[in-house]
Amino acid sequence: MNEIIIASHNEGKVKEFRSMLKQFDVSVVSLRDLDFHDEIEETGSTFEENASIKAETISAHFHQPVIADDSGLVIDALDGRPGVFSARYAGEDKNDDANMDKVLYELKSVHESERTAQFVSVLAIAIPGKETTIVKGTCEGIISQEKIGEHGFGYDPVFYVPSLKKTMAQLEPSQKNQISHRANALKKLREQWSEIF
Ligand SMILES: O=c1nc[nH]c2c1ncn2[C@H]1C[C@H](O)[C@@H](COP(=O)(O)OP(=O)(O)OP(=O)(O)O)O1
Ligand SMILES: [Mg+2]
Repeated sequence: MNEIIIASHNEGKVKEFRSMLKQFDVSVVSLRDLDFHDEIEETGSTFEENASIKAETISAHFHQPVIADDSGLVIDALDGRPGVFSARYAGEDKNDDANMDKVLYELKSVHESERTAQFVSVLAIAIPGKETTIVKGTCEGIISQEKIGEHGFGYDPVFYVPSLKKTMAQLEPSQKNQISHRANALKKLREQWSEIF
């Protein structure tokens, strides 16, 4: 196997995959590279279902191995929201700033000790003629009181990582790629890599 498609329209994600998959000795192609602009409907109720839908749709279309990531922010004080709805939490137009504002507003009277959260990344690997493989990675954090930092994407500016005393958006990309939910999912994938391909 020498080429894998990343079934994502999110440039932030694709960039992280490109960087982290260097260790896997495989070339990475994105949906943008392939001129595939259709939205894939994420109709599942779990990260696992949505990751499988994305991976299998693209694998069936291009007849090639595919990795898809379905990910999001799970906040304890909000009973797990935004969860699978993270990308569209504040509306259909997928606006990171509006999504973060909504989360900060909903937590405005919640004390720091109760602002615990997890980033979750579920990867589905679909290969024509094989069963889809699923791996999951998480990263623990605390929702900050305001947006801080310029790096990364999505909810990174409001996700404070206690062990590093920084928000995810204050980390250099290389640092994020060592500790993130997506990095942790890829570590699990690495352990199974030779059995999958
Ligand atoms: O490392 C991350 N740092 C910050 N935010 C993150 C991260 N990882 C996921 N997230 C947020 C972004 C989006 O609000 C949602 C993912 O939604 P999700 O449907 O998986 O991705 P998406 O629609 O942006 O792109 P696509 O489905 O084409 O891969 O969680
Ligand atoms: Mg999506």
